[in-house]
Amino acid sequence: MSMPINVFSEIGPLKTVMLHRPGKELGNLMPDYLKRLLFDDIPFLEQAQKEHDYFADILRKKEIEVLYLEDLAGDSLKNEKIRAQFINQYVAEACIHSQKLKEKVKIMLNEIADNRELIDKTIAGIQKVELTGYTAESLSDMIESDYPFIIDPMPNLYFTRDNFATIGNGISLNHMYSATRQRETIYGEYIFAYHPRFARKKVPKVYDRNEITRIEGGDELVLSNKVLAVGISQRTDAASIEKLAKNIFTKNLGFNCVLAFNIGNFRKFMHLDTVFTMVDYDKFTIHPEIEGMLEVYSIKPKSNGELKITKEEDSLEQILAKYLQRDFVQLIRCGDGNRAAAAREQWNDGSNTLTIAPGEVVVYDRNTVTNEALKKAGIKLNYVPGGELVRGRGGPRCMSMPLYRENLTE
Ligand SMILES: NC(=[NH2+])NCCC[C@H](N)C(=O)O
Repeated sequence: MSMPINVFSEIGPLKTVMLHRPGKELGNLMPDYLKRLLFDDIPFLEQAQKEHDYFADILRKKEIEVLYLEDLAGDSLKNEKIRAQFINQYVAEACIHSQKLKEKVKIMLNEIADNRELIDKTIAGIQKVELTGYTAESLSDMIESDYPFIIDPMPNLYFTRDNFATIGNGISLNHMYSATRQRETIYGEYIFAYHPRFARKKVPKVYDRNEITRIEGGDELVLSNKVLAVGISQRTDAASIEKLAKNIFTKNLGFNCVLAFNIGNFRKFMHLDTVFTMVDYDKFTIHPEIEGMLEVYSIKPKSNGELKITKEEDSLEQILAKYLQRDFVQLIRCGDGNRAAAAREQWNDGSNTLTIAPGEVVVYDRNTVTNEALKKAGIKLNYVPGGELVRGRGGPRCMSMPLYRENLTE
């Protein structure tokens, strides 16, 4: 492997993937703050971990190397200087009001000698009761005296798909829609800057977390080695897609077209991958509810460095067939097209498949109607139990970040 990142499709045989095993951060979810933390319910942590381990085992049995974000991040803090810099930056971004409190938190984190444990703690968050002698000293802390946390947990981190995305040999280090998820992007920053596997390998960066407009990995799909699809959604702005496209074209990653899919601004389909994924050379999942309203724009480079943007007028099948140079493509409908089944199963990530090789995917077992439709279309399924993991509103694609896929030959 000369380049540590190689993702030129959504379907090429998966070789290396990054996950995050849900941990104590889920134990810090409280009913009053679910919305702020982008959760709908409180998962049973031990059960969620079992389901997640099952997911990782399916991948390992397929000889896919499974790396954990928490290990990569821990191994990135290779010396005292980087570790101190990480703690300072983490605390600076943690929305702590008073300087005194920031200093106390830094002392607490510094006392954690093991880097992996330190990373776990930064993900779990810090309750006020954990800090000995905590007293509210700033006006903001006094006003928020009922709020139990000094630092919020990061319960969405097991959706490793979102905080950065791999595109070709590069990465898009994202600027997230919500304050709660923006903090997650610090791990990607340290991993790509300092982890021995990536540092000095010059991984091109096509988006940066310090940008002001937002983009999330659930919206970034690599359809082929020439074409990307990016959702304009609740999470991703049109302006970010223009910036991403310019960077991708000028950094010569090999892509010559970005298809922007406008899916509207809805919580239930927050990212493009909640309604549309690629499962084979010519097969895609789709949630029927967005089909009518979906608009697709193609973005291509002009010779003067500007972008040529065109609204595509054909049907989705025709657009995909044209850009992927296929005679015909098949859309496999969530809920097999039944309105009630589609809505229920999309909510439980029925369209959110992780493709591990052309025509072979990982799905939640619970979405029985959609899974039958996939089978009928000739797709091979590997099932993950999704009773608890699904409560965070994400499926197998959201829970995985491919780092290396074999290139396709067809
Ligand atoms: N790629 C995805 N669809 N990720 C799903 C993320 C779900 C997470 N609770 C959020 O709202 O951000």
